[in-house]
Amino acid sequence: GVTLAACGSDNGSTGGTKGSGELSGTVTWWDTSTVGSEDKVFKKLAEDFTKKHPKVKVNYVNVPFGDAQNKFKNAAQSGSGAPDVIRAEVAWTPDFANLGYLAPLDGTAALKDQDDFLKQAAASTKYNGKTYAVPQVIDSMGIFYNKKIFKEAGVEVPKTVDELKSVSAKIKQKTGKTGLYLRGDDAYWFLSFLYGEGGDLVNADTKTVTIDNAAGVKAMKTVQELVDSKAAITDATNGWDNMQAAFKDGKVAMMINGPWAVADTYTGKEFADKANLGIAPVPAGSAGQGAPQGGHNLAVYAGSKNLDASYAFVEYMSSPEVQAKAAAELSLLPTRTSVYGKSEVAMNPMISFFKPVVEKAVERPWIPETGSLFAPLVTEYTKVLTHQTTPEQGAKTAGESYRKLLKDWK
Ligand SMILES: C[C@H]1O[C@H](O[C@H]2[C@H](O)[C@@H](O)[C@@H](O[C@H]3[C@H](O)[C@@H](O)[C@@H](O[C@H]4[C@H](O)[C@@H](O)[C@@H](O)O[C@@H]4CO)O[C@@H]3CO)O[C@@H]2CO)[C@H](O)[C@H](O)[C@@H]1N[C@H]1C[C@@H](CO)[C@H](O)[C@@H](O)[C@@H]1O
Repeated sequence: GVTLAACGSDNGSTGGTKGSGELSGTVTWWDTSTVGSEDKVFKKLAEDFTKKHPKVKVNYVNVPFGDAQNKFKNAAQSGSGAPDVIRAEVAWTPDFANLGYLAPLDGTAALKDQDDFLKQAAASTKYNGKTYAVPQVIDSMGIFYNKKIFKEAGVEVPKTVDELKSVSAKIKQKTGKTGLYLRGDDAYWFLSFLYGEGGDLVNADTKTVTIDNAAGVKAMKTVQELVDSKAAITDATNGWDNMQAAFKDGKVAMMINGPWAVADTYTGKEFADKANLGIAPVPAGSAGQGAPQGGHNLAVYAGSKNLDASYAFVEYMSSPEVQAKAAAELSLLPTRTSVYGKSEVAMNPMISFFKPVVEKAVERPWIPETGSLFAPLVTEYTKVLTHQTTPEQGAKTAGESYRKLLKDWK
């Protein structure tokens, strides 16, 4: 048969389906996963697609998480250089969909067994009544702790912020080590303390900015006090590397983190014996307990010249078999309910801990602006932690930024 739609395109991906329905051409995939721990697993899984579709070449490209969102928007806007498939973080998905940069997947081969997806994971792939992505991984946050240090200090895992302070004081006294590394250059690490005070960034139902209400101010005070009381250490920059190094080297007894940190954490000398890594719910504040929902979806670029192969690739990469491999090798959480039942997944302690955590993770509004709430917040969060501003002023300034971004919100 003849090759349909074999026209060349801006990123060299050509192809379509021959009369026989056999897929062909290339699929360029921009993956944002962490280099050195996740990327090699995802690259292998992606390239194995060719075993099922010999005439399709997968062009795996790793793009750093911090660059990929704007890089994709620039490429899609200019119509040059965009990939066929992108790993779109949960907040990027409504942003890209709203801009028209994603192919709607309803009725395509990309969507298989949609009922098998966790509802929280599926929620971030829907926009204006259409499906613009397939959920790849879902995540939330917990306390990672070093069991050896806890034993040496004779302490239990803290359930509240107050216990976090007393446990940290005891660890310092008994072992000389600091209790918690609190990441200070990424506002995602502020959310569980905000939820603990009964606060949130915004209330999308009532279109109200809430970061600057009493709960928001209280949460800013809480994190500032964790550092002032020496229960926690933090950094204004390079937080990911400093957090991982401090925890992996046993300089701190705890960090708050998510499943994406597990593979890298296991490379630390303290966790050569994986059993030394403990995991527990984030501490409760004065008004409650909650951890944020994060994760990543797989989306198809609306301008792809190889939509059929891209749909098939997205379906394959989010299939139960592939999700089970990513879970077993990287402790990442499947977005398909059926995968949690597989033995190699169910026996992973990280997965069995995080599953109930993601099921009750605090959902975020999947509006185009939801991702834009972090940049203005992190500026104030970092300044509060380093006493460059007060909790009151930090919360107020963040609120003002939000009201500029969300025009008609209260
Ligand atoms: C500021 C950013 O605010 C938001 O991001 C939130 C995010 O919405 C939250 O959900 C949370 O994300 C979790 C995530 O869920 C969790 O899975 C994990 O991800 C792992 C992967 O698991 C791991 O595989 C690997 O990839 O590595 C990933 C990262 O570790 O951890 C994430 C938290 O880190 O927190 C994010 C905030 O960080 C915006 O969305 C933008 O990202 C924005 N950045 C833009 C800024 C533009 C210029 O201003 C610049 O030009 C633009 O290019 C930048 O994009």
